[in-house]
Amino acid sequence: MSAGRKPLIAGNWKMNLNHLEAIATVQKLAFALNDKDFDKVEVAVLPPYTDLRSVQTLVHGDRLRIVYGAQDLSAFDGGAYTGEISGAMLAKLGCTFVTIGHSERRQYHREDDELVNAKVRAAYRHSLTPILCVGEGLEVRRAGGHVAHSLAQLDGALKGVPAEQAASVVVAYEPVWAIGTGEVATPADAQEVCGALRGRLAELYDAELAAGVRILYGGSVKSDNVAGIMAQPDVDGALVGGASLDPGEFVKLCRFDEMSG
Ligand SMILES: O=C(CO)COP(=O)(O)O
Repeated sequence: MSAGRKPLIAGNWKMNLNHLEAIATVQKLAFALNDKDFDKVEVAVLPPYTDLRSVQTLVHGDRLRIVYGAQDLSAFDGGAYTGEISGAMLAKLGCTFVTIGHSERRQYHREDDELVNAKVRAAYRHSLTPILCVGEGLEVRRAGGHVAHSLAQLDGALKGVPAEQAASVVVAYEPVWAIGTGEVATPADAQEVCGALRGRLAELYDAELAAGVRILYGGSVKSDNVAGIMAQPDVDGALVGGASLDPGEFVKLCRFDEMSG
């Protein structure tokens, strides 16, 4: 964490919580994160598409200090692409963020760096902020290729993306072996890759841009391990899966600096 970058805790609900459950969840979050001084952390939820309208109504209607976004978008802007959702549609629903290149998309939907790059460009065409996910699987980690693998995914995703746009990107380092397994990376593991990602951003663009980009860690983050991860100099937040489905637990995560450690 650095003083200049506002921490971001983002809850990736994946394919969980229907729109009624979404309303109940956001209401609980809003109630528990309501105190006036709670603006030191940006809190985001990333629900399924079908929840977005309900979340928008709550957040805008009650001026909640929660932002939201989608878990994916189409690389195309509109037209005959059955089943796809465009960046324009997400922008119209008031989305701030869109997750791109999550390992589950790469793994189950065969998304490669080229498609991830096209989606990053699509997000920027509609003023959405990508939460760009990178991270290695277990075999790559065992072979010691985790840094190179994550940097290559970053390079691929940002190919041809100009500095004015890249300055706002959020990068999420999510080692696949840590996702949904309970096997969280150590704070040192998270720092190693997040630091390297920041270094690569400085090479691709410049040091000032790199110093402003928020880099998150994701993979089995829970309230009892978040503080150590957030204490790392190049980790600016967390992308949270399972623990974001429980409002009580997610609130504790958002209040990570009030936890004992
Ligand atoms: O994939 C993740 C967030 O995008 C992490 O999921 P878990 O927190 O359930 O491990």
